[in-house]
Amino acid sequence: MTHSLEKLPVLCIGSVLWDIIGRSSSAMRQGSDVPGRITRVPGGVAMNIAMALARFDVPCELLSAVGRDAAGDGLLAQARARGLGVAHLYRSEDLPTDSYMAIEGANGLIAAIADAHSLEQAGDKILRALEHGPLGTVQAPFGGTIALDGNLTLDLLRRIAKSAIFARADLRVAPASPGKAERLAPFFGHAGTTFYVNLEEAGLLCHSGFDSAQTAARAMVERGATRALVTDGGKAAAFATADLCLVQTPPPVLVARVTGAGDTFMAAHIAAERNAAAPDIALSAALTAAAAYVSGETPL
Ligand SMILES: Nc1ncnc2c1ncn2[C@@H]1O[C@H](COP(=O)(O)OP(=O)(O)OP(=O)(O)O)[C@@H](O)[C@H]1O
Ligand SMILES: O=c1[nH]cc([C@@H]2O[C@H](CO)[C@@H](O)[C@H]2O)c(=O)[nH]1
Repeated sequence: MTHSLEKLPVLCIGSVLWDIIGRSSSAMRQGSDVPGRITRVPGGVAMNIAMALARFDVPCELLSAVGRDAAGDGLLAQARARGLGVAHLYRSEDLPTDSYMAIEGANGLIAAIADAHSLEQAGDKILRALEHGPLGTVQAPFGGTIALDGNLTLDLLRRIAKSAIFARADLRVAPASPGKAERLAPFFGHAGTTFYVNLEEAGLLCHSGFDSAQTAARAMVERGATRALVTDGGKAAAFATADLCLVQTPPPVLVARVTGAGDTFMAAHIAAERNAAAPDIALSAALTAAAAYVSGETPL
């Protein structure tokens, strides 16, 4: 690699897809058929993290699978417009671009379906630039920061946790949904990994239930996390390592939106640490940025 460490882009590995979201101001239940709005926006956890990193002026490269179809071309255009690197995306001839569909009523998320089959089928093809260059090789693995999401299959995540091509990386992992949280278990015991989870996901990963982020972050470390950040909406969040546990509360704000809060928190924390912020400063920067995001202050 010719880059110096601070110049390396953050690699965002995982889902890059279209989110199709139906929203209604009515309270909804199974079988509801109500007026509302339907939007199509770029999504997938890796894409969300990359878009949030770009808002903090952190350069990133997407590693994912995107079809050679109109949906894929559209996603690439959206990524390029935000300055995200797409040169190493795997464009499949035969797999369609993935998508996610959610229904949100006045009473919150009613249901969602994530169709990430193409990413799952592409498997380790999405990692070619990390194995055969130019981002890294087995002999000279990538030494920068990697944000990895839990949309990859458990088998591939297990292989990544043991792989030489990830051995020098500063690995930041985030679950894709509570249903996929346990896919991140292979990173317990992995020295280079930082977990970013909410309270529910920490409970799923630790096979327990927690009533505070502090207890959850300590339990994540007990379970084998080298570093764990646990958020809990408007309540206190925690950062724990083997010899440290910091607890801070986000500034109170009026909540205008919540989806994307976790990705904003993670991106702001990565950006702060990239600027060599101390642990307490990085945590407070992340909490403040995510609170501003949920209050609607941050443009999308
Ligand atoms: N009600 C709130 N008031 C202030 N800050 C909030 C609130 N909700 C979320 N935040 C900010 O966002 C961070 C992450 O929130 P949360 O724990 O809800 O993440 P998440 O469940 O991963 O979010 P999502 O899945 O919706 O993106 C919090 O630590 C906080 O900084
Ligand atoms: O299984 C998944 N569920 C949800 C997401 C993404 O998370 C966001 C919603 O929380 C949304 O952008 C969706 O694509 C995903 O990538 N995989």
